[in-house]
Amino acid sequence: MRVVVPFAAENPKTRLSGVLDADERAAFARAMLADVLDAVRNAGRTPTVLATAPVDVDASVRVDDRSLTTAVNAVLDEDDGSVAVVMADLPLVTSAVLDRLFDADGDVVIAPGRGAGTNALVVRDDEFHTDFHGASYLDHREAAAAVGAEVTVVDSHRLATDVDERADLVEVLVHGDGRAATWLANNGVRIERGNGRVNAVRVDD
Ligand SMILES: Nc1nc2c(ncn2[C@@H]2O[C@H](COP(=O)(O)OP(=O)(O)OP(=O)(O)O)[C@@H](O)[C@H]2O)c(=O)[nH]1
Ligand SMILES: C[C@H](OP(=O)(O)O)C(=O)O
Repeated sequence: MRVVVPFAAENPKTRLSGVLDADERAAFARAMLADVLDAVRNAGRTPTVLATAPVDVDASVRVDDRSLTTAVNAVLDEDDGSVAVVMADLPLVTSAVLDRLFDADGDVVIAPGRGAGTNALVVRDDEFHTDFHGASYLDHREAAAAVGAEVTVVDSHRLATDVDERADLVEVLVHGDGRAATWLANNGVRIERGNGRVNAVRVDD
């Protein structure tokens, strides 16, 4: 099975601008990517990074500067077998949860993200195409139905946790033990408990 890891190499994670500056977002995105690549390898697969620009990483890199949807669909179109797509902003993923994803039956296997997104997919149907952003989980279910593809959903906290916003950093600090969690700790991001809420704050906030 081909495993591709899409990665926005330039100006990533803009929704974290309120807590990390541009250089920090780039470094944190790279740490999350490294965690994902480690998990894919530990699941016995060889990942390919599908990046918007060249990136110096310990994996093969395919550069495609088109939109995420167009770039992923190009990979699907040139592969007759099954293709897995695992996003690069899933720092809680483990080989065990990826095994569940890769081994699940179904023409299209979807791991939803919070907020109706799609964090990972396995595609075994030649006619199915992706449509990321917005309510992509719902859109992907509809796209599968339209081509008669059977859908399996993988229900997993670790796969559902994509890191987009400050609140998502809490999940990394609480549940993560990889490079992304270490990067946050080393850069003064920690959890703060107060008023019955848990927030991610910078030490210098
Ligand atoms: N190849 C490729 N990957 C992308 C593209 N846009 C986003 N990604 C990756 O797809 C995944 C989900 O994207 P987003 O959550 O929107 O990540 P992002 O673009 O870094 O974050 P924001 O700037 O906050 O939207 C992450 O792994 C990104 O690195 C793109 O245009 N091409
Ligand atoms: C890739 C995209 O991620 P988001 O921008 O919603 O985090 C999606 O889930 O379709």
